[in-house]
Amino acid sequence: MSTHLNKIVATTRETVAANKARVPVSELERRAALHRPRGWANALSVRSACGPAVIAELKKASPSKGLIRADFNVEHLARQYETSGAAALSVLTDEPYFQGSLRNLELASAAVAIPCLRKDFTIDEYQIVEARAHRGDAILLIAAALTSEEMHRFTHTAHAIDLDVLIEVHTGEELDRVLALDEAPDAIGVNNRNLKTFAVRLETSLELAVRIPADVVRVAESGIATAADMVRLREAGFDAFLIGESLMRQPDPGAALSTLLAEAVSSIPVLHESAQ
Ligand SMILES: O=P(O)(O)OC[C@@H](O)[C@@H](O)c1c[nH]c2ccccc12
Repeated sequence: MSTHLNKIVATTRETVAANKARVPVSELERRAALHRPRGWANALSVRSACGPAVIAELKKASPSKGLIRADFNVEHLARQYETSGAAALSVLTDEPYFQGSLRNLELASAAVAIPCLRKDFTIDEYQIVEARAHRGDAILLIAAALTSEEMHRFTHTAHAIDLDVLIEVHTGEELDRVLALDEAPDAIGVNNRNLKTFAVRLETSLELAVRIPADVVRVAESGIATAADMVRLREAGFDAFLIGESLMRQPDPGAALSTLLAEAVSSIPVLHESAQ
């Protein structure tokens, strides 16, 4: 079956092979030793106890939408998101499809105190050390692209070097596989965008929410644009919201995030009370 996801994964294998030939693991380890990861999942659970925890994503382009934002100063955007109340960042590092880079991850992460997720298609341990070397605090694993054995092995590798793990699911069957893992991820995300077809349905998150245990950070991903979306997802049980495109398209993404957070706080009764 040829799907968008299969195509991206095939390209990623080539990129990883090229990077491995260029930069030895020992060099990555040397760079990784220069800084300590900040707890990504912990930052989200701390924030979600007193307000909506937004993971703001630096996303210049995507395979489904093409160029999303031309004006893309990574450090400036990262700082704006931090000052506007993002609990954490997500930085795309895939170059061919998302116009991201490891350099973007490094620049964004160095510019802020909030922790950063390396957003990419992890299919090899090498990428996990690479994430750590470029100041990532967490990695993404996509259940649809990995076997259970790979999810387990990659989660273990990441934890061994102090990185948090977000595993992304899109169906109940994928969620079953994640819940059966011996080593649990720190966060489970439900992607509303089907990576095989690119169709977006907020209901995907709403349907799967009840099945995610409360001891992991529950993240709703993709297609979130309004405070009303966040309220619905929060009521369904989500702790955190991963938002890319709807903020990236605004002339001032930081100001747009501030407005969104203010609206969400005033419309989620329990948050409203704790914010008083
Ligand atoms: O731009 P959106 O619709 O707000 O979505 C953000 C994020 O969820 C999305 O970029 C994403 C979720 N999972 C992924 C996996 C790979 C690449 C990208 C993604």
